[in-house]
Amino acid sequence: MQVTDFYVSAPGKAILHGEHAVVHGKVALAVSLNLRTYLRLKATTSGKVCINLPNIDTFLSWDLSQLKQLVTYFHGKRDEVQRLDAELVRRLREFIGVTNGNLDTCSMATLSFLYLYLSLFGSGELPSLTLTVWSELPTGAGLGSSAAYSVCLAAALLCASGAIPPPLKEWEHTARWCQEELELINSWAFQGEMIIHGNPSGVDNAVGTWGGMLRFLAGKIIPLSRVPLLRILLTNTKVPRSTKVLVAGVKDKINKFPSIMVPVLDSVDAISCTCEKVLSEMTCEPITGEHYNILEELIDINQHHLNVMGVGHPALDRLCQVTLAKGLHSKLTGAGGGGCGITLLRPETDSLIVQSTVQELKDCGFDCWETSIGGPGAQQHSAISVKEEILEILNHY
Ligand SMILES: Nc1ncnc2c1ncn2[C@@H]1O[C@H](COP(=O)(O)OP(=O)(O)OP(=O)(O)O)[C@@H](O)[C@H]1O
Ligand SMILES: C[C@@](O)(CCO)CC(=O)[O-]
Ligand SMILES: [Mg+2]
Repeated sequence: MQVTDFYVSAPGKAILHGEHAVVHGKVALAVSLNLRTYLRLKATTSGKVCINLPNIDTFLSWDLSQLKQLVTYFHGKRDEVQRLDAELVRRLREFIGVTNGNLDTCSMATLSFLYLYLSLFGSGELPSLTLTVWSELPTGAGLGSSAAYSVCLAAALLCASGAIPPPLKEWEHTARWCQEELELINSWAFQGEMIIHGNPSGVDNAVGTWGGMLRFLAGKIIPLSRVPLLRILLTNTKVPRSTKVLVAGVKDKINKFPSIMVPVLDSVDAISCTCEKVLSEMTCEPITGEHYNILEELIDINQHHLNVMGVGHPALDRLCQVTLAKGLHSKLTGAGGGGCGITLLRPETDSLIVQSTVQELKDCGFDCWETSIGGPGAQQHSAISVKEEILEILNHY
């Protein structure tokens, strides 16, 4: 093991426009949140690999001798990220006792951990370690919890295997990897996402890796460095949903009605491009009410399109109605089907309006809070730079 005890974190994300369409090669605009997932990796001498995932009530451990049997055939190279190794996935499913195609929360998280651990260490000595993850993000609610988890796993395991160095200097509190190392983290995180999602576009893990706001098109990531400060309200309807199931549903609909659905995807693409243009104008000319009017109309149109794709939910309709009654515009974010929505706040939106909207949404049984966007991507932390309450959880195991 190259490093023995360290902390990494990665942010969640909100998609402004382009969810689902991005899986089919269209543009998405996404931004990191100030809510993060934290991971502690500790080298041990117990001869075991332990994972503690308190958010999803999962605490597991395996003897190294059990795990070694899974890699007898394995000859992969950790710096060559290929497609998912179907044989390894098949063995792992058998190992953790998943017989049907559908994975529950615990199996998905376990499978993606074991896949990355064995892929990165399988060609040498398997290290004994304990890994603990805690997230500020709601799990499975559209804010990229799976990607933040996969990015943390990839960063920590790549560091532990020596494929990338730990960037933190003795005197620093947080540090980030260089571009080439981030690309490697991102590509391994994508493998984790493939296990959880089935057919991810890669936008969520890209935001989790690089942070900030970015434009994503067919795997090409363009960071948008000049963006206006946006005020956004996040609402979690708390309706559970699975990204994997929703993405598969949209694919079925496109296959069934291609001539109807393809124009919808093209329209979402045009919405993302128009939004990007307006955001860029807002950074180089005085911001006017008209800029916000356009952003609001784009949100409304996209929300209708997402309903057409079949990823709406009555709770999300309720969010849109409650906010519209206050003159505010909302859309679902992420995979939809429940989960979270975003509401755009104009700079002049009165704080009393915001407060009463938040209260009404809470009265609907939703969680609701104003969020700041654009947090840093994957980073390594000194223990002192991890919030005390999170450190306590990570060090508890
Ligand atoms: N803190 C965590 N600890 C362990 N596993 C997690 C954690 N957060 C997410 N996961 C894994 O990710 C899965 C949720 O992923 P899913 O893609 O369905 O939702 P999401 O990523 O929150 O939303 P979206 O993909 O729409 O942004 C969980 O079932 C679990 O397997
Ligand atoms: C629904 C989706 O477009 C976004 C999930 O946050 C899926 C993906 O891009 O992988
Ligand atoms: Mg996800």
